[in-house]
Amino acid sequence: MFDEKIVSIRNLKKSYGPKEVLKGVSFDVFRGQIIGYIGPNGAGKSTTVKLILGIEEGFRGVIEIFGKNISDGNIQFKQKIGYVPEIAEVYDNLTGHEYLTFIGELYGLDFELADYKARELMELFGVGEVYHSRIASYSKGMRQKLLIISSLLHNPDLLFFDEPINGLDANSVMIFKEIMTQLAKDGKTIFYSSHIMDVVEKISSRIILLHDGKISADGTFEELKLQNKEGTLEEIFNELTGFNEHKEIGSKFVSVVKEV
Ligand SMILES: Nc1ncnc2c1ncn2[C@@H]1O[C@H](COP(=O)(O)OP(=O)(O)OP(=O)(O)O)[C@@H](O)[C@H]1O
Repeated sequence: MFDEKIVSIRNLKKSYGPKEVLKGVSFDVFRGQIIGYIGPNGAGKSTTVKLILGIEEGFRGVIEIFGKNISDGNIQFKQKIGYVPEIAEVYDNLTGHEYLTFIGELYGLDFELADYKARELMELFGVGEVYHSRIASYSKGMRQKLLIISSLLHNPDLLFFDEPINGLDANSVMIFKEIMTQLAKDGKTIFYSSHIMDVVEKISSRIILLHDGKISADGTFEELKLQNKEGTLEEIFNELTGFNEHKEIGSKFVSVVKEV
């Protein structure tokens, strides 16, 4: 494990109108860590990531990336970041080749290198045959693979993945998990936001649980297991978020569905 601090957040607060979404979030992330960033819907996970990336503005507290305060106006740090958003806008009328070489060039790669890397990575991810097809014709999983590749073309040091395996088949998920492990071993730092608890449990070197705008757990899966009486991450999640009404809500839901 490396001891270089890659992301440092101090007392981060963010409100939308009267609603305080982040109520003072602090953590340090070190090089080579895979952070499973989890929490209930609307907890503020994407908001945290967007603030770190500078996509969203207007916060209180301090965010430092690669040791530099992001509020100092220098956006150089963005060149070393890769991002797969939960919902992404891609240019549907472009082919995979056109889109990826465009993204690669935006990140400063030569066209030839971007084209070579994009083609190789598409091949390796099992979608080489659609490299020259329009993105509009891609299946959900193919689009997701395109997004993952576009986030990695420039060999970034810090990655933010928001539900990256949405739509990927089981074999592709295995490849993706292996890619994450290898990247972390190479010293890349990964922020991984997902609701698929068994993958988060297996892949993360550290899990941060955000609940009600604050961090309610931070540690390795083993540490979280020791601190809580439950066994799987899904159960720990339910316990820490104080949720045990799934049976009751499920029954009520179905009884309303049956009302005709
Ligand atoms: N642009 C915005 N304007 C107003 N409210 C917003 C905006 N963006 C996010 N919010 C609110 O902030 C809260 C946190 O949203 P966020 O998308 O960060 O949650 P999340 O933890 O990523 O949720 P999910 O697991 O559902 O993706 C929600 O209540 C959401 O409605």
